[in-house]
Amino acid sequence: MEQLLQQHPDLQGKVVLVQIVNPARGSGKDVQEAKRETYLTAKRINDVYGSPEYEPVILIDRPVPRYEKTAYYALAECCIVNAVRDGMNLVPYKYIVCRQGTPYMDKAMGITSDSPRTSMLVVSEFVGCSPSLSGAIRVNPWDIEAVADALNLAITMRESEKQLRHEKHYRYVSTHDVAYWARSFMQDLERACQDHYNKRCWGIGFGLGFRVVSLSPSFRRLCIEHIVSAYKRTNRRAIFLDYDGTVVPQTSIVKSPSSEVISVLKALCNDQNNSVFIVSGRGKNSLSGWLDPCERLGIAAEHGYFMRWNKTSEWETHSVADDLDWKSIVEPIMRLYAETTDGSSIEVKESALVWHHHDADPDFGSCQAKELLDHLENVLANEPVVVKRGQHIVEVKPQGISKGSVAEKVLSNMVDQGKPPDFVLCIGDDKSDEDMFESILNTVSAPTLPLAPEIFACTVGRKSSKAKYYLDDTVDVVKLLQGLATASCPKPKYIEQTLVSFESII
Ligand SMILES: O=P(O)(O)OC[C@H]1O[C@H](O[C@H]2O[C@H](CO)[C@@H](O)[C@H](O)[C@H]2O)[C@H](O)[C@@H](O)[C@@H]1O
Repeated sequence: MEQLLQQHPDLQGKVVLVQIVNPARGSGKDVQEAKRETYLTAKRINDVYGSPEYEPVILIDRPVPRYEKTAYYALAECCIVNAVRDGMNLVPYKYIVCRQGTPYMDKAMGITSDSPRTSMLVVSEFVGCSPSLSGAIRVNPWDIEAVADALNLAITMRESEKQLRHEKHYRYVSTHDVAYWARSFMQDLERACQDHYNKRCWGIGFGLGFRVVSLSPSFRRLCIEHIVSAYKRTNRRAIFLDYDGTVVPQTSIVKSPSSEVISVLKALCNDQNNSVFIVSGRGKNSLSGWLDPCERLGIAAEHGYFMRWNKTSEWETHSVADDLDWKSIVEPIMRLYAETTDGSSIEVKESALVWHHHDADPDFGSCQAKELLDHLENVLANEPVVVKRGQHIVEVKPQGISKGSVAEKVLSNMVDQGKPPDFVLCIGDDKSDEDMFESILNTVSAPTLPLAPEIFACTVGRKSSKAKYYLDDTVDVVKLLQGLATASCPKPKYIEQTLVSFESII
């Protein structure tokens, strides 16, 4: 009010704020302090802007009966609810209803039933009801200049617009009554519980990371015997493996693959019936260095921005992503979050930028990651990019580049070569791997395939996923791959015997 009278001196003598001080629910020191400050502020405003005939702020600090409040609401040209923190707050709704009036109230106010109605609302954006009132003027209560401008606008707006706003308000309030709220609450509850009895619930994680996930009963562990038998029945196989969290543990400090992983990949690649690909978000140099011994292995780096079919073939670069100008928008924003989040850092890839918070405080890191994701999505709405969360990362990469497109490319290449896949295995732990699952699941229904292949989409860790199968960790993944490699190239009998006798000697 002080700001309003200061910014708009023409309103002095014309506008009065009736501040109804509802009795506080508590009686602590802070309540007394707030009361004292309210009185002092009101006095200050009245001393500066008032006169013997004009009191700009009227404080009503006593229990006010409903009929009296109704009278105030019915008379007020504008209602301001400007809490910095609140629940739903029904005052704006009550004000609208009172401004609509009743025949009895009209009579008391000396107006006819066809008199136009208005209701002007200035509401804080932090009040629960504010999004529902499309005719209200929404403000940030901390921005007092904007609040003063909003009040001025509310008072000085053309009558016809005030009426239109009231119509909107009243239509909403009269159609969204208590019965409506109860009905929609019940509907939401029913919808949320719909599949409840068809799903199994699992408690996953510890401490603050604990969560309950409900999974469909068809989601099951990928059993080695089951997949090995399908593997043996087939001879045009596509195998897609994610890197971090799939063949190398997320928690491992050493990021290069173990000798076990290298040898199982080599064995799988050596089977002429297999097309094996590592599909990763990592850069091409690290991947090609680490996987150097696997000559026949295909690698898709940076989610498929780079791809090579085997060690001797050239890297192919995805053509979709020529425009990388967005990097200059993203980098300063990520730098801001890196500076304010201790332990976080930025990774610059050829096609993407990644903000890492693996080494930051876990809770603060994930809160910052959520905020950064939101921030980037807003700023980049018109750019040809996608913003994604991964394991302790927020990544911005070009649209059209995804692990799904890698799977699509490999599978259609097999079809073009007259070797349509009859077995597809895809394992990954991350959100970016969900694109691969989706893409290979779509191939089942593709008309280009003469016969539907055996599909094994498998996520690492029990969580909600498009994959039908799960394995618990990278140890299980390697065991499963070893099972397949053995089926490709069974060990000669005498080696097995030697091994048994050697082990028994130990
Ligand atoms: O597709 P993936 O093989 O799963 O790779 C995804 C990301 O891997 C890398 O990040 C991961 O390792 C980091 C440590 O080296 C760790 O800090 C982070 O939390 C992990 O997500 C890589 O740096 C990213 O560019 C990849 O997108």
